[in-house]
Amino acid sequence: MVPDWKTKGKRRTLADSFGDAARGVLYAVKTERNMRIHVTAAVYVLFFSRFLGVTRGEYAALLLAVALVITAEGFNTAIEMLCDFAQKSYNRFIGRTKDIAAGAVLVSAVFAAFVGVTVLWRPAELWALAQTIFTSPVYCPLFVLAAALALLFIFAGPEKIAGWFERKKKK
Ligand SMILES: Nc1ncnc2c1ncn2[C@@H]1O[C@H](COP(=O)(O)OP(=O)(O)OP(=O)(O)O)[C@@H](O)[C@H]1O
Repeated sequence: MVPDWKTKGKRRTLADSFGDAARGVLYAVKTERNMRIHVTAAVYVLFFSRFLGVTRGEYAALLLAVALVITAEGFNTAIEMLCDFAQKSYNRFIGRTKDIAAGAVLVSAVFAAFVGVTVLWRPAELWALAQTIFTSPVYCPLFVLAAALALLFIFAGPEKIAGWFERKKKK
C-alpha cells in the first residue's frame, strides 16, 4: 500500500517502482563505505576474470556470489537505518538485530571469497595477466590510475568527491 502523499492521486507505474529501487541502490552506495567496497571488488573480479579464461558456468558462479554479497549489504543497510530510526538510545535487541544483519553480510562475503578463490586461483594465468599489465606502458598507468580512483571512491565516497568539485567551482 503506497501512501497518497507519494502517488498524489496518480497510478504508480512499473517505471516508478524501478526508479525507487535504483534510488535505493544509489543511496546505499553513496552512504555505505562497505557497499562501495563490495561494488569495487565486484567490478574488479568480474572485469579481470574475463582475461583468465573462466567458463560461462564459472562466470555465472562469480555473478551469483557478487549478487549475494551486494544484496546482503543492501538488507543490512536498510535494517540499520530502520533500527536507528526506531531506537536512538541503547537497546540490546537493536544491538542484536544489527549484529545479526552484519553477520549475514559477513557470511555471504566469506563464501563469495571462497567462490572467487576457487574460480580464479590460476597461478599461470594470473602471472601472465600481471606481466601483461605491469610491463605495458599503457596498461600499467591505467591500472594504477584505476586503483587510485577506486580507493578514492571507497574511502571518500561520491558525495565528498562531488563536494570537492562544487567548492572548486565556487572559488
Ligand atoms: N541502539 C543500539 N543499541 C545497542 N547496540 C547498538 C545500537 N546501535 C548500534 N549498536 C551496536 O553497535 C554495532 C555497530 O552499529 P552500527 O551498525 O550502527 O554502526 P556502523 O558503523 O553503521 O556499522 P557498519 O560498519 O556495519 O556500517 C551494532 O552491530 C551493535 O552491536
